[in-house]
Amino acid sequence: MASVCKIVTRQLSTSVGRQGPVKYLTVIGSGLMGSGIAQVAAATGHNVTLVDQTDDILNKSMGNMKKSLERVAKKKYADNPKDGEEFISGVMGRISTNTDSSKAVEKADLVIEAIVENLGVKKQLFSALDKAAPQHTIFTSNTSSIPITDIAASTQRRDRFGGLHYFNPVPMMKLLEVVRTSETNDETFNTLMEFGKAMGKVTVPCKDTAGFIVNRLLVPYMLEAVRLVERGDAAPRDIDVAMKLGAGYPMGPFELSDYVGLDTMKFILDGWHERDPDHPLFKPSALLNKLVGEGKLGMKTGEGFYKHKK
Ligand SMILES: C[C@H](O)CC(=O)SCCNC(=O)CCNC(=O)[C@H](O)C(C)(C)COP(=O)(O)OP(=O)(O)OC[C@H]1O[C@@H](n2cnc3c(N)ncnc32)[C@H](O)[C@@H]1OP(=O)(O)O
Ligand SMILES: NC(=O)c1ccc[n+]([C@@H]2O[C@H](COP(=O)([O-])OP(=O)(O)OC[C@H]3O[C@@H](n4cnc5c(N)ncnc54)[C@H](O)[C@@H]3O)[C@@H](O)[C@H]2O)c1
Repeated sequence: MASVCKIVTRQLSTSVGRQGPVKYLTVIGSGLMGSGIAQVAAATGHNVTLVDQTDDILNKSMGNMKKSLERVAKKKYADNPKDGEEFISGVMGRISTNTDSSKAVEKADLVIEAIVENLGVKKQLFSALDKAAPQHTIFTSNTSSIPITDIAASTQRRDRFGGLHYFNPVPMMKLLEVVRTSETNDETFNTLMEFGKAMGKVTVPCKDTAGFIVNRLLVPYMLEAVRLVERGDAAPRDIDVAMKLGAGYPMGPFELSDYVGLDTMKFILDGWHERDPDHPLFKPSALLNKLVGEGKLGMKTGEGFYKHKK
């Protein structure tokens, strides 16, 4: 335990200039996850191009990253706010934006995709990127639940394709799951492990199985909490208190669901149910479907299981 903590502390202190073999990174999707990934990659010395569908979305993401960096700088440079300001402008200066994903990968060593959790949309994107990116470019997806093999099938570079699964909020969560398919070659896998470490993350290798490690355990647990409520056995607030105080979790399952996004939860569950319809843990949830149908997606829309200040 102590040695893990030491590794984590050392990795979190990663300073600019240790970017390893990945110099130019393109992150596609600038939402909750993409903006966090871009921010941490830039903070560890990588040149990042961040892509989304419109300039409005990208401007909003740049604003969110600045706010997050201000939180980091407030603590890291508590005694020297001027250095904190320089840190923020240095990180923001390493991020450029683009609405044309094909143009944005022309120079990339690595692409991380963090768009909507939908296989068809991801395949369409990667099929176009495959034609635009140089031969050496490694492609990855931050998918929560879709097999990497299925996404990689849309390209001619299945040996240079893997999964990089980050956790929300990316600036705070130390883990990175590095997913290897049966076709990912050694060089790609080693580069991804090295890149994760250069970003200050603790990397764990994962096979391309449903939910990898964390989500295979975490998502069924969160859905079992929803089923407790559906059966009328307990209230969300009581379950959250119980799991925080009784199991030591930093957030209860309903707080975490609102934080992750109920749409993402539903995408994960629906995908697993489609692939394994008889599995009792993957059954659809009427309550989750109702909330998503009403546009109550959690913190991002101001309401999910709870109401939130926007
Ligand atoms: C579904 C997917 O595929 C996989 C997933 O991602 S599953 C989700 C995994 N994530 C989790 O399980 C998160 C569980 N929650 C936690 O670990 C903690 O609640 C938390 C780190 C998010 C927040 O910590 P907490 O103490 O509860 O709240 P809060 O006081 O707001 O934050 C503590 C400090 O964290 C930092 N912080 C939190 N969010 C941050 C962000 N986005 N950027 C920068 N700093 C942040 C800040 O420094 C903050 O201090 P500040 O108040 O001085 O700014
Ligand atoms: N939310 C989480 O906690 C979490 C954690 C780990 C992994 N993930 C995965 O990361 C991915 C993104 O999740 P998120 O929560 O950041 O979603 P989000 O809805 O916050 O962001 C997705 C972004 O992608 C953009 N986008 C959609 N299609 C696009 C396209 N074709 N080209 C460019 N941009 C496009 C959208 O405009 C949006 O800004 C999903 O695959 C999700 O499963 C989510």
